[in-house]
Amino acid sequence: MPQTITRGIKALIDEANAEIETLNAKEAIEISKNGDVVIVDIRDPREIERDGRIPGAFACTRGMLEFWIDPQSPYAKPIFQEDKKFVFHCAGGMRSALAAKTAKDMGLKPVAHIAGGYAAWRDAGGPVEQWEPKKKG
Ligand SMILES: O=S(=O)([O-])[S-]
Repeated sequence: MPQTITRGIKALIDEANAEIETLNAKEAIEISKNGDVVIVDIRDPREIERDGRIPGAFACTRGMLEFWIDPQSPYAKPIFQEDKKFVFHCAGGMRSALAAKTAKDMGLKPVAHIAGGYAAWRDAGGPVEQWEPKKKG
């Protein structure tokens, strides 16, 4: 029997967007100039390599999000203990809504995400740069 998905991505994203702060790209570009803001890029490394990144953004794949935020986790990242505003982005603004909601639910604050994601940031004239993974060996 096929599965019945009772809460799809639209519902999840709508719920997240109802609870979190959403910045448009121009607002995000402005706020990123503030030293108290961390831009968190939750795209996969392949996307970052292919499309570039926001200079200075902290890369945290969505898969590690909870484990890097929780100070009790063996994988905790000190940046998430800082007294900063965390602005999440993905490629188009959907995954970042879910990530920001999860981060907020965990107690991280303040958090926001960028409507339209990296594409909107780039189209609004936000700074971007190419990125290549470090070669091993
Ligand atoms: O990056 S995304 O909005 O396509 S999930």
